[in-house]
Amino acid sequence: MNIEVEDVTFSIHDKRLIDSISLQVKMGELVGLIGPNGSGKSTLLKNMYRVLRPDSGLVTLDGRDLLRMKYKETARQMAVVSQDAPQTFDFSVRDIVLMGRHPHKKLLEADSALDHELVEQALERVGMEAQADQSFATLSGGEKQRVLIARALAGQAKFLILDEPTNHLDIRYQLQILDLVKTLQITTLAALHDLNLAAFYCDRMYVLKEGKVVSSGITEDVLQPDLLRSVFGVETEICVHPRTGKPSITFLPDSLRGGAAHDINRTNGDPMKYDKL
Ligand SMILES: Nc1ncnc2c1ncn2[C@@H]1O[C@H](COP(=O)(O)OP(=O)(O)OP(=O)(O)O)[C@@H](O)[C@H]1O
Repeated sequence: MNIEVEDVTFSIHDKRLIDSISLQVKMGELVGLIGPNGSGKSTLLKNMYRVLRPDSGLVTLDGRDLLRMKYKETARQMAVVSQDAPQTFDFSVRDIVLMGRHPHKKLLEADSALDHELVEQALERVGMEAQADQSFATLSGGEKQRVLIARALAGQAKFLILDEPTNHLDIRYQLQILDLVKTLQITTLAALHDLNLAAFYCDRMYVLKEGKVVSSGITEDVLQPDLLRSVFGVETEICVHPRTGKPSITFLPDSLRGGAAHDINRTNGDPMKYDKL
């Protein structure tokens, strides 16, 4: 599944929240959407998953105009996991995952053996099979997110939208969720706040500021101190981490901008050298 956003613009009450944004996610990629609070990440994603309708521009899934698709068809093609797990009545984990099959069914059609098989497989893939009968409401935040990803898997969605899926989760769950998404190799667009996590997991990224894309490309090229200064207003040191081979960002508080920051600069970004200074 390839998804393409072409020149999408969206306003509310004459305030332009999304300004001529174009982006592309190719099959199997995990693409990050980063930007400060209020830069338009969620609004853009909502324009993609049809909670909002663009004023102009086009969103296509494998070349097909999303706005011309039936909602049910859209729900078969894409799944959304957002930062806020839904408040549900007393559904079991299995019931929630089974909901992922609804777009594939006619009204009042009974659940089939295939539906149940896909649900059990999805629960296994996210490691939640042991909690299948537990009430969804009683799960931890990380477990809820894993169940929502299982729901997307059971629905056999080809495109996954993650809207800050790891917010409020402790670091272990953050890693677990993104590891899971990465190993699934579903085409994914993810709005992420943690730049080090984005640096590690994303193949490419788009940077938003005031509703516009101000930079895009492969993660290593995009994450540069100048860009982070102009977009987020922070000073950073960035080096390639010797274990991960990915950019590792250190944020420098104002108090360090003069002295220690200067020392780190002398390492030429090599953290191993920093130990020896
Ligand atoms: N219904 C609305 N009416 C007016 N303004 C809105 C509405 N929805 C969003 N906005 C504004 O649009 C801008 C972009 O919001 P959005 O939630 O897309 O940002 P974001 O990048 O996802 O932010 P965050 O990182 O804080 O989640 C914000 O300034 C927000 O106040």
